Amino acid sequence: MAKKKTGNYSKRKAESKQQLEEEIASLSKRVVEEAPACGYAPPLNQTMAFRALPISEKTLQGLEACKTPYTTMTAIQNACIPHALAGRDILGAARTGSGKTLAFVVPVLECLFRHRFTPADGPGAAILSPTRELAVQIFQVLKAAGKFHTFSVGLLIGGKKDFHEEQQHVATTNIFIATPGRLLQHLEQTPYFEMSELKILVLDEADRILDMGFRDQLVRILSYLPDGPRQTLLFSATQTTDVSDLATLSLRKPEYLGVHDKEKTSTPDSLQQSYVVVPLEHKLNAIYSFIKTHLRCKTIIFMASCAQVRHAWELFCSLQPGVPVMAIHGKLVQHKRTQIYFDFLQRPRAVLFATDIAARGLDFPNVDWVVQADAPEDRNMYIHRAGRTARYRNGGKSLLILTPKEEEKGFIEMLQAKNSAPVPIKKVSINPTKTVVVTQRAASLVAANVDLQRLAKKAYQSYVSCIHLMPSKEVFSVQDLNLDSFSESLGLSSTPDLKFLKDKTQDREERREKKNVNRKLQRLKEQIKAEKLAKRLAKEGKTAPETERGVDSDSEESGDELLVSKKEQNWTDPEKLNDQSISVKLSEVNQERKPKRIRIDGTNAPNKHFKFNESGEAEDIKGLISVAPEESIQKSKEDLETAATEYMRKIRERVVSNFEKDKAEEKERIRNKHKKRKLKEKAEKGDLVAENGMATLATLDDDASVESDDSETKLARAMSNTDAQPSSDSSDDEGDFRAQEDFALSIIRGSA
Ligand SMILES: Nc1ncnc2c1ncn2[C@@H]1O[C@H](COP(=O)(O)OP(=O)(O)OP(=O)(O)O)[C@@H](O)[C@H]1O
Repeated sequence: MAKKKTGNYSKRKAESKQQLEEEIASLSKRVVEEAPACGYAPPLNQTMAFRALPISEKTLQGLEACKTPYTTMTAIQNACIPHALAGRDILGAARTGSGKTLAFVVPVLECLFRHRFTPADGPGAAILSPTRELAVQIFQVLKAAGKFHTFSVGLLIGGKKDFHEEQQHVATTNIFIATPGRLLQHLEQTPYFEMSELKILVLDEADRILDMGFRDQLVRILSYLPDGPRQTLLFSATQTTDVSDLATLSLRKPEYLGVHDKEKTSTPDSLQQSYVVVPLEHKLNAIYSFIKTHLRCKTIIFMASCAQVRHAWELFCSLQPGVPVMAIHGKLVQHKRTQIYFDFLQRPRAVLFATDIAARGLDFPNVDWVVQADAPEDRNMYIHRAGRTARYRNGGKSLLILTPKEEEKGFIEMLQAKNSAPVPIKKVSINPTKTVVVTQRAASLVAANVDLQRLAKKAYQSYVSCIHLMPSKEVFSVQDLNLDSFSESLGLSSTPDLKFLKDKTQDREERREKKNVNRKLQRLKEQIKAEKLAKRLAKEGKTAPETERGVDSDSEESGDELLVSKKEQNWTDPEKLNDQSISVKLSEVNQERKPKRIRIDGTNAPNKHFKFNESGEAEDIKGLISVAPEESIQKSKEDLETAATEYMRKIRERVVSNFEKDKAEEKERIRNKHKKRKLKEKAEKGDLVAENGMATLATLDDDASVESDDSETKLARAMSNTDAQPSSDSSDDEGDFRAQEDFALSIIRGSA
């Protein structure tokens, strides 16, 4: 009986093997026969089914079993997949949200399928992403589309957690989705891990991976890849065609497929774009007014730095606008970042404050609005940020907030690149009747909360620093900023110091350079520390520990009435602005929930309003106003203005009187922080001495740009049954520094 069972099993296995071989043979033949001529690009409006392609049944079933079944190809998929199946190198460019992910996921699956890869064959494909969140997203698409294949897939996205565990599995992983730093770390540190059989390399957001932040890491990764034929696919909405970039990758006669190059615009047709001009000191008012008038929307608000996002989130949570407010930036601990990413993904309406870690590639469904509260550094960043809405066939709106100087100095002209299609953006104005001024409330909150005060100060400093470091000197200049009013608008009682501005000898480039080198020195230190720790733990047979780093309901306003083309908010006339703020407080804006009243003493305790008559009896102010003559209304308005001035005076007094106390608290906080750090270092030093100063090479975190962070990593094995962890990152590198780094490491290892 058992013999019969074994016999049946062997028979079935032989049959399925034969079927597989037949399918591969037939597909290989079709791929050659149906390959488009080199240089061929199909018409943009041609619709083709995935079933018409020479691809495996397993991939087709996977595509059809996705949450939204994929049956018909998008333009970029139709253009790229046939060339990619034929083994050609590709430079794919298409507008944001046009389906570039599947345009490389399908060829990756098919390439490994036709090469008969199994986990025993090790790495066959690597997909590089500049951010951790994007890597997670690609991983999910690959997991869904490759559901019926049996390849093993690994998500390598940086951080120290699980590195040791990952090391056990990388050699039997077929497809990596990785951030460059983490992949490099494995290539350099994991024994017996090599990629000599790699068949296909993909760079998503290729222009980002090829820029200075990642280039050095990429070059080092490439040195581990086979010299022989390797297929390379590059994708981005803002594709590079720079010859030196392509030379870095040694592309073989790449097919350039820019499917939207001949279109009238560089951005999706369904994306409505506008910009408003708002003085820097009124930006928070404009953002708050926007949120209040779009309570039923899902909105992403981009800001220039982590500190600004942290400050805005903290402040807006306290202001309770009536919609869930979230924030994502590189300084968040990884599990929090993961949680926020998935939370925002699922919410039908919410506001997400974000840095540029969320600007590229992320496919949050149903985002109605993207607000660029701080101007992006360049055209490409503008396109990627705005592209978080209006994805695939959906509509979406984007609003850019510019300061008067940024507009005057030609930011909008900068968006229109010479050799690319225009970015259609129209100017709108803020409707004065829909504006809510929150400056005083912000000041009150900052005065009452020392943490918020610290955040406001950091937000101020980091914003000015970002402007100082902007690549376009023609448009951005710190000299154009009214620093005192900006600081005041953040609720700060005095304008914080900006050391870098005083140092006139250092120009912007030097500072940028210095910032990078310092960051690298920091990284080197961390690397050495982690190297030692990992070695010690390896000795003890342990894995490295995770790095420790750390609605109120409201009615909705009438949507886009805030943004108008005629009525203009007069931000520059303080008198008018005060009038407006008062009129708003008197409920001209039709909100069910009135703005919170704040008492003259700066507290939020509920008010009771009485007016005393001549005989000294208290009367209800509401009743009084309803019967009072015109002069009396005028008088109460004047009273309100006097009250507002008085209020500001009290706030100022309170801040001054609390100054010493806050200063002492802050000192104590910093002292404790240093104490903790020293204790920790001491403890570590003790450990390291105990192991005779031996060191192990440690984490090279992916880090590009302003962001820095730590995070956990998950290695997901086999297409099913894996949990994904997002995150992001970035870095910058120079040859000199690399030499110093190598030298330092060689000293530690005793090889110098
Ligand atoms: N063939 C298809 N049929 C239907 N929907 C598709 C198809 N291909 C992709 N999509 C959907 O289009 C959306 C955008 O896809 P994707 O994230 O790949 O865009 P992208 O071009 O990579 O965008 P970005 O430039 O922002 O990275 C996704 O929600 C995806 O599910």
